[in-house]
Amino acid sequence: MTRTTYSPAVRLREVSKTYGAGAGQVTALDHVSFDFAPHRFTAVMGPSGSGKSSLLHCAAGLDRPTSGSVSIDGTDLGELDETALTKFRRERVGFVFQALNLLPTLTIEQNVTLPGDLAGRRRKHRAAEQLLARLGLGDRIGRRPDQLSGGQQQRVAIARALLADPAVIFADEPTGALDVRAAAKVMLLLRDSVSNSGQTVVLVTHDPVAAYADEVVFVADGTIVDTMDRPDAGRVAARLADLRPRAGVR
Ligand SMILES: Nc1ncnc2c1ncn2[C@@H]1O[C@H](COP(=O)(O)OP(=O)(O)OP(=O)(O)O)[C@@H](O)[C@H]1O
Repeated sequence: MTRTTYSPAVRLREVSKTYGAGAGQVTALDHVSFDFAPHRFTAVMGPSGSGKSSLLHCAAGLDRPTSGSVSIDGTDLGELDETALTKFRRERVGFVFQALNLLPTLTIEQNVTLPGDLAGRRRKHRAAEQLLARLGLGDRIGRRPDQLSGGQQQRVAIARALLADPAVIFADEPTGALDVRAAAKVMLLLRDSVSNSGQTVVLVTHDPVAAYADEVVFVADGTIVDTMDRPDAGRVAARLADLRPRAGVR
């Protein structure tokens, strides 16, 4: 698949998101404009309640912004009706979330190939087998998700996302439920998909993932307040400490 290097993988323009109405209204995103570069691993970090998940959900087309525009790989999501948006997400966007959404009654291989089957693509079973083997799950393909550890299940979710060769993979706290070693394997896999396969990854996390990301985007009070290229753990921790919400602000 040809990917241009000069246009952003995901473009947000003046994106705002409010929940509720009247006195109870919450502004989760406040006129956010940002370009997520292709073939890069971008981590989105910030204090609890700062708007990270809202940003990810709007950027991924899982939720509509209240105002502003989002485009992925040049397609303006605002121009798509719900059916077209669902099809677009299925074909062009990968998801790796903390809640795995693996189907318990299907085998590992069936879970990985299901999105392609739903999208009517030629069945990619050989490719799925090769990918699962590369991810260290070659001997598990006939098993069901509950026969795998949490870290292995998360690697299955990554395999499922990678198999579709999406324009971008969005990950929301994918390592939140894993121990340190399993989490490191998952992060390495995502890193590897960017470095070796040219994937684009946008990841929301609280974990100290600086070592894996090309760039960290810092969110506070519904806006992007800073970015850091080639981040290191110390600088990321210091920046996050600065951003902790002040008592009574939110
Ligand atoms: N469905 C909703 N209805 C009302 N308010 C919401 C809803 N979802 C999020 N919010 C509010 O919007 C703000 C941003 O929430 P969001 O979940 O995007 O933050 P976050 O940075 O991802 O937080 P965390 O790190 O705790 O998951 C918060 O004040 C939150 O309470």
